[in-house]
Amino acid sequence: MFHCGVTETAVPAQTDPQPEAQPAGADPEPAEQRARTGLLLAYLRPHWPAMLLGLLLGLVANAAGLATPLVTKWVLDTLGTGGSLARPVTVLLALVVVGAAISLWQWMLMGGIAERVVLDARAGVIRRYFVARIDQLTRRSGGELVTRATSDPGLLHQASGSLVGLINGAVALLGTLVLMGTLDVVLLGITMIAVVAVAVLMGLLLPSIGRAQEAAQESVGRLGGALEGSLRAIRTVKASRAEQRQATLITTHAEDSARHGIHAARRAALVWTTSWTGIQLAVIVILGFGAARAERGLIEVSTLIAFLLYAFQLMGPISELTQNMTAMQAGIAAAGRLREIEAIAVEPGGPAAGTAPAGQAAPGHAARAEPPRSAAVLAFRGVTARYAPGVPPAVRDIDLEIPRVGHTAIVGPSGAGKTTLFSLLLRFLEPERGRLLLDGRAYPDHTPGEIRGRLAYVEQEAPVVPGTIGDNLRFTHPDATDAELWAALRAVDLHDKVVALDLGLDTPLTATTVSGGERQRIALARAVLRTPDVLLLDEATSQVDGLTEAAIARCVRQRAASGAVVTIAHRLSTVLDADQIVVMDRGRIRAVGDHATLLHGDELYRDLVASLRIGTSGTAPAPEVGGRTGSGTLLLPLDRLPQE
Ligand SMILES: Nc1ncnc2c1ncn2[C@@H]1O[C@H](COP(=O)(O)OP(=O)(O)OP(=O)(O)O)[C@@H](O)[C@H]1O
Repeated sequence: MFHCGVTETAVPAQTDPQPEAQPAGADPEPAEQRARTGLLLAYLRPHWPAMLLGLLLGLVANAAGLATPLVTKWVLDTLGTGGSLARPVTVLLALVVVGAAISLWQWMLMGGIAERVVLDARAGVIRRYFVARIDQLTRRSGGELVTRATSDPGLLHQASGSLVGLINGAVALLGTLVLMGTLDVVLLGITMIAVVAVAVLMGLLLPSIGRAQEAAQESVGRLGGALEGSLRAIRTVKASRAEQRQATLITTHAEDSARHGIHAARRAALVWTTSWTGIQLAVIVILGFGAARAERGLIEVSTLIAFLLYAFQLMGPISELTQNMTAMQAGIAAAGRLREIEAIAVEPGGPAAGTAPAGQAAPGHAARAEPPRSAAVLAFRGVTARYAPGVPPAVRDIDLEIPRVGHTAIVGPSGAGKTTLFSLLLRFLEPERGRLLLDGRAYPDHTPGEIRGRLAYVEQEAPVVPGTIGDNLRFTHPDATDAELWAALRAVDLHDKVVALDLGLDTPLTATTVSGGERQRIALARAVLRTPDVLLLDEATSQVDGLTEAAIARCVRQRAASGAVVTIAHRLSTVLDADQIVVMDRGRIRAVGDHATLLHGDELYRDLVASLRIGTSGTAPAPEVGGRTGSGTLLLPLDRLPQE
């Protein structure tokens, strides 16, 4: 990467990679299908008692519905016999009222279960993201991860009631057929032909509806990824006059989703219409045959009426079965996508690893013994690390000690491995060989939360978190007082600016409302709010204003007087301030020393400084060898220099 003084976000390419995703529309393996169904059931498991109650209520409501035609027959049979109609009519009314009340209860109960299942799934995904290993998250696009937390769990809503619905539907269908059989076996035979035809049709078409829904959902995930990336890089998009191109490109994902959605809708319409028509035709045939049988005295007219009522009712359980099978397919597809998130590896030390509050040991870990003042606070011992199996190591054989007090600056060309050293220190990346030490104890003996509690980190792009200035400053230490916040703002020269704001610390902050320099200073204020043992500062490669640069330099100097500061230095002023300079090249430490020693002893370092002189001639005073610039400021990042 060639830094040109402007930090921008990469614009996403046409398609984001879909790691581990099933090709759209492909049939999952039976084992995978079982695993997905198992996961869907796992989401339902905590709600078994309520679901059993829902099932029971559904069965009672079904029984009321099934009894209705028989009681209607009772009413008809009583006609002309001189018997009282009061009892059968009362029973009929009672069945309707009780059936309706029970259905209402069941509906509310199942609705509540559905919402809780969605909530559990969503909360599970969100929690997983925050304990996941960084490399596992960064290989997916942000938008796709957001879709998996927002949209996919929504598909479990219908699916959550599908199991109960399927059992209810099956019992109702069976009950209806049995009762029809008790009324007239011949008419039942005609009904069965229609029912079997509808079942075959559903068996053929329903799976493809599920697959189309899954493919549509995957397209929505890709759309989310591409849209999020493009909006993040909106300045680059506009500056490149690529608005139309990006809009067209992202719309293809929406079109993809719509195409699969339309396919699913057409199939569903076909299933529904054909089933409905099949049953209607069966009713007409039953009416014709039944009337002939009644005319010949083979069945009573009341029996025919009751049978026809059952035939009309048949569509109820059939549509219940269809709907619930479709919902279950969608739920199983969603469970498959959620399963990929469940499979994301978490950080070492278990799910709670990253959650210990800053500065506190995670539960189960002994409080740290006070280390001797002379020992290095952090150390690398023969560390080699790579980002993925098979790719070349990003850093090799790193041996380095970070003194407990003082400023260590890391310099080197782009891609030399500077950021990787920070990733290792923060335990975003695990070494493949060698080990890191904190206070002389190996990293694996600490949880990531414990380690991060000792470090304060200022990212190069210094992103603001959603919320106010106060929220941003309190992000690491939520219990910090207002007085502490103001002191931190004073340390980075932002105090007067925030005081002048109408809402002060409560001023809402978004990435667009603050300049890059202010963002850096807010991030630095957050980092120095409570004195960290080690301040890790990835200096902005972009030009920052003189005030920001001076404020950062002063802060670094103050911290380095009593604690450890490690900077990834992109400015000569920062390097000149350092007590120890580490020169990195192609993943290795090439030299370590102070400015004067390196200037005389290391060719690459000398080249960097020499190039800086050329690059800044006429714009700033050149640094004196072994000394400091007059202003302490050279605005060109070291990465811009020609490499060896
Ligand atoms: N997430 C990643 N996945 C795979 N490879 C990576 C990843 N991040 C960095 N690398 C590779 O590791 C090597 C070191 O990268 P690193 O970001 O540490 O360099 P750097 O010195 O900080 O560069 P820069 O100053 O440009 O940020 C480079 O070859 C880079 O391509």
